[in-house]
Amino acid sequence: MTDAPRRPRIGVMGGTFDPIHHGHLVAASEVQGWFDLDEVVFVPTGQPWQKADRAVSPPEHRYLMTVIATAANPRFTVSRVDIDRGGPTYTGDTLRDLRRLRPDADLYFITGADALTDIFSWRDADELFELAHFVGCTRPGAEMDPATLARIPHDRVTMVEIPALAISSTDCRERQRAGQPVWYLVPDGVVQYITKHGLYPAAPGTDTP
Ligand SMILES: Nc1ncnc2c1ncn2[C@@H]1O[C@H](COP(=O)(O)OP(=O)(O)OP(=O)(O)O)[C@@H](O)[C@H]1O
Ligand SMILES: O=C(O)c1ccc[n+]([C@@H]2O[C@H](COP(=O)([O-])O)[C@@H](O)[C@H]2O)c1
Repeated sequence: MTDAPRRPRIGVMGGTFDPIHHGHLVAASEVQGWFDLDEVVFVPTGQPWQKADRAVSPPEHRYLMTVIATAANPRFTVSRVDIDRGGPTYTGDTLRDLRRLRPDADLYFITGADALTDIFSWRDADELFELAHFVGCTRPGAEMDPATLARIPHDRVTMVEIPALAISSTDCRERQRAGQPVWYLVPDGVVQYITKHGLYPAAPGTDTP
């Protein structure tokens, strides 16, 4: 008797990716290895409704930077589901769309511990754990709140430690605006894309070195 083939395992890395940086890529790569994932799909948000208080770059720029950053890894792909759906982005919709596209696969939603700490502020949060297994990446300075962790069904969440990468998109944008280098914080092609399209310009009247 032969064993049934194992179901494909797909990692889902949702993010605003404004811009995508090496913290995102290392987290996805570590989780891919940890869970022996067949693929990790990066899903740039359409409208990140919890970031409505700040200016977010147009989705096409964030999508193209994500494509550039992931192009060299044969296990990394990029999905437009959240951008093409339009309207505010809810992870329930993301996971339902991906399940429709890949009904044969088990989904692993990859998120930073800081984002996971806020998960009960997400729409229909309790339903999300039926749609995917959640992987919380501990990130420097962002410990997972134990009370929130206790509310998540214990067999639907795994915490993993990621090599210390204190990189954030906020810091990359601020560095670019201040004329400081973002080389090596984001992939080279993303640095070139940011320069080519003039993303994150200095505020008028700001002195840059
Ligand atoms: N350095 C990092 N290591 C591990 N996970 C990260 C890191 N940076 C972001 N993440 C996670 O990646 C996902 C997408 O993050 P997002 O695109 O909002 O980047 P960000 O750096 O947190 O952005 P911002 O600083 O603009 O809020 C979230 O789940 C977030 O917690
Ligand atoms: O479903 C929600 O209500 C929800 C609220 C906030 C964030 N998320 C998801 O969390 C992921 C990281 O989001 P962000 O805003 O930190 O880039 C991304 O996939 C978002 O769609 C989802």
